[in-house]
Amino acid sequence: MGVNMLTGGMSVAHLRSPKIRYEAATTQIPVIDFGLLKQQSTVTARSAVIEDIKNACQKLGCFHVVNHGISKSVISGALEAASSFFHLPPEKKSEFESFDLKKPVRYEAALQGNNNKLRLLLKHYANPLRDWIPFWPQNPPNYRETMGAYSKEIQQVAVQLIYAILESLGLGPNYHITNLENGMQLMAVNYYPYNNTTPHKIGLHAHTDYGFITILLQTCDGLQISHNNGNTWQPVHIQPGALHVHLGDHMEVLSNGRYKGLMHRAVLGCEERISMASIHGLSMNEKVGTLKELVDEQHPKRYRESSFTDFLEFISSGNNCGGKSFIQSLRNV
Ligand SMILES: O=C(O)CCC(=O)C(=O)O
Ligand SMILES: [Fe+2]
Repeated sequence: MGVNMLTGGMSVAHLRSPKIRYEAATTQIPVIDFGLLKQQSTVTARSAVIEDIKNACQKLGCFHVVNHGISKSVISGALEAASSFFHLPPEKKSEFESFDLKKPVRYEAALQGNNNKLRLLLKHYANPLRDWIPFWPQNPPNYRETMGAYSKEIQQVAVQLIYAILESLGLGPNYHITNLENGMQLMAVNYYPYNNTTPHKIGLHAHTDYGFITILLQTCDGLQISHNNGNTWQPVHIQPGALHVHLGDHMEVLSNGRYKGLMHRAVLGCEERISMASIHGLSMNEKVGTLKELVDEQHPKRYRESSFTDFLEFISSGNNCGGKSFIQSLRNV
């Protein structure tokens, strides 16, 4: 318990709440050693990790990544900047408030009853960084620098993980997706208040993420996952030093349904919590369809192609085909 490997025992006294800390926890989520995916890894070690990724993606749709190479100071810097932003007075945050989902930066406060906070959200694009960073908040003054450093490193980890996941689908180590490196990175920076009254009070409702994968960093427990369309939920305990990775809708499309997007939600807990979900896909207007290598007579194509713009239009139109989610609207062409 207490300050942990990720924050490297850094002093947390200067941080405003939420307390930036990680709890030791038991978890059944498979742990992937990112270092073993690197070039210098032996073929046997790499194949074993790819096999672990395959099992994790098939059975759970998620895994934890350790040895990812992102320094403790980069991680704690981003979390501190997020925390400082959410603790600004409301009038400083409201300049980013918008219902236009296409805005490069968007702030949203989900409130309930008597102005009770359920979730504060700051959403912005991050890759390529030079295109988006000029739109980001300048308050706190180090927001752009620290969040930029974190986003850049996460983007690199994400690309390597996406290729490892494709390899786990049998596509071979040299498989290439055009423009993946320049693809979309959407950072959802979330703040959930302390709640000790209602157990499992929902901060963020059940959903799947849009992209190929999401890399999630969280300051304390609160993430829950479901493998039966929300009938039952399983908590994901944070693990010191690890990043949580789950699959999104477009990985389901790409893989022709061999892997599924993971349904998840966030509940309020016994302390204030920050989570940063980095969602990775192709760029705004680029269509994602099923890979031709994964279609044959036994596995006919099961999904319509779509882009991030299509997704935004789907959720903003409110015309969601009789209660279908985005991925359901793409299934069974
Ligand atoms: O806060 C969390 O743990 C989940 C966040 C999330 O799912 C999202 O931002 O898409
Ligand atoms: Fe999500």
